[in-house]
Amino acid sequence: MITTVLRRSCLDASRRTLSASVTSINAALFHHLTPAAARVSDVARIGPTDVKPPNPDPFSVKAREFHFQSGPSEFRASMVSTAGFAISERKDRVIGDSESIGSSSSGGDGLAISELGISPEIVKALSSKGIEKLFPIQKAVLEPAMQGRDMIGRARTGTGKTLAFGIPIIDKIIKFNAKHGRGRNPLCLVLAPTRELARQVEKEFRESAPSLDTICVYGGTPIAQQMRQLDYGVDVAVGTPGRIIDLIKRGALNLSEVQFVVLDEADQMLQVGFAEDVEIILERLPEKRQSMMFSATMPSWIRSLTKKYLNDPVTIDLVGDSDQKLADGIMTYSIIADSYGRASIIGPLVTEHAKGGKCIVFTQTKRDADRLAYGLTKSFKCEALHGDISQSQRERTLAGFRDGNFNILVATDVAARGLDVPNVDLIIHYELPNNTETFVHRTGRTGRAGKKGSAILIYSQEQSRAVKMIEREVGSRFIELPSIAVEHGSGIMFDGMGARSGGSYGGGGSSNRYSGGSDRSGFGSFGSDRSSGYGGFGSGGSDRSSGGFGGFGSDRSSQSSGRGSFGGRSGDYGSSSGRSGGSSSNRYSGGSDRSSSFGDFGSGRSSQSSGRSGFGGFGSNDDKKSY
Ligand SMILES: Nc1ncnc2c1ncn2[C@@H]1O[C@H](COP(=O)(O)OP(=O)(O)OP(=O)(O)O)[C@@H](O)[C@H]1O
Repeated sequence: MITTVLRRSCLDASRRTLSASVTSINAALFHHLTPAAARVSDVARIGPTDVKPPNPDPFSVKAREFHFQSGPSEFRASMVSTAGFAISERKDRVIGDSESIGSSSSGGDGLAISELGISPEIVKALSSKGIEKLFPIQKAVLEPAMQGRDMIGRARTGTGKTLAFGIPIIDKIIKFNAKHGRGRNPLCLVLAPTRELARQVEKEFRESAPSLDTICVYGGTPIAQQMRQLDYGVDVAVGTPGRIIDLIKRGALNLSEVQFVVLDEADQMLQVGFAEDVEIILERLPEKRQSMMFSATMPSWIRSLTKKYLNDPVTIDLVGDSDQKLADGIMTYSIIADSYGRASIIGPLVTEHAKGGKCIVFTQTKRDADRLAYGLTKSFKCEALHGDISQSQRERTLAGFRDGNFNILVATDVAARGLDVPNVDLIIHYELPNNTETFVHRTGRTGRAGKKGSAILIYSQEQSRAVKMIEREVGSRFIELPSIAVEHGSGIMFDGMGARSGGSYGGGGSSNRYSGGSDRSGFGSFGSDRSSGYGGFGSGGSDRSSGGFGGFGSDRSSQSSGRGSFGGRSGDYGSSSGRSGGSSSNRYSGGSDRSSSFGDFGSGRSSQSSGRSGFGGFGSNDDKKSY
């Protein structure tokens, strides 16, 4: 309480410090404007709704003008002309330029972090990890984030989204703490859809700002220790929604001072059934806060969430309607294999294409992951990762993979999102994923931070049309690999696998984006596969999968017909795809009156979510929906 009072009494000083930071960042950003970017600003200035900026600083003026032009918060193609400088710069470089990130990290035209006026602690910590220049999404996010804008961010996999929101937040917290001392309750809350992703985000925060106290909370681990750590005091809390709610209910986590909330992989929250939990948490937060949402796609739930919980958000979209949805530097291949021979070609593919490097093979089901891993261990060092494996073992497995103790990870989609394992050379899609987003995220485990990588999609004859659709939707042409002859009987080591892949894709009725036409009959089990792939999150997931695969093959299609719930979800995705066409080019939209920026920081911290009784009837199982 005393801390809170002290913090409040010092708000004005805090605003002054933070405003100074913005000015220096604006200066740094505009110093790096390309001619194209400058043109964008000029266009913005002569726009029809020209508003005089309040700040005489020439650097800030441009930025402010830009924001004042921006208009409403939705994605709108009409906002192209007012897209931000970093965005147009990125677009120019993205098309056909596989060096767009690599060059900026290695002394190209990225923005030098040491020139930004951010805390020396962060500069030093990042530098020790070899991070000296901002990646494009980081550059695009920095200024509006430092101004306190709510935002929606979108960029390709492995392009540095975590630090894009991380740097501004930790810089603000470090400066705030320096002025006002450390508080007990977190100032920042980051929600992630999976435990692994939560751990990774927390690690990135911790390593980038060693002086801050961070905590990562998720189910499947003892809660008492997390409660003790919260009691000691933390600056940043990262976690999965289920455990966060549990901690709030136990009175261990107090969100009343949260100034920054981030939803990482926001669209995935919906897919794994966290929608309700997320809203419950957002309702509990102080009204005066900065909210950021990073999402690869924008299903309708995200859009309504945005309307409800974000204040006049700016949208930063570095993917847009660009045809190419994969990160630069990723080569995509396809190979045809019949259901029986599928498991047997993994070895040759790994040998030929991973060349001793790291490889992740994605399967649809936990059972396939186990069996394939078991079969492969006869020739390779290999382990499985899925939701039925205990949390501690999952962590050991991931650590072992990162450390190079083994080179092949066979995983369900529990590993598809956000995981940042450096130097994964090859991704193999053992079966077609459920939708394009999953393909993009799985594939995005390679080719990260400007590196090169390959992805191989295995498909069966009757899935050819679906492959074409993925090709179209991700804007990447698959190079067809020569089929690999499988000797009769060679599949024995993968006993029980195969004979089903033809049914592993599509189906599920109208929810299947890849369904349609005569191919649909071949895609029988879309719905059920998906849930089993995620089996580890929540009781629903595991139940489904455990009951599901006895028949392994044709049974799976019948199972999908019972999955009414996925139809609804994928309806959201249907609309997202419609949305992305209209939204994409608008990379930097949003209103403006909040550009005065830091005033909100710290203010009104006690004026939070009063009256939200909230949790009374809410489920008690924190593990309910986590992977
Ligand atoms: N400016 C930078 N310079 C060099 N490396 C960076 C920079 N920013 C981030 N990285 C590194 O790039 C990798 C990918 O970053 P990150 O995991 O944040 O990507 P992402 O966009 O969130 O990916 P995904 O969409 O898969 O979640 C990480 O290893 C990170 O440390």
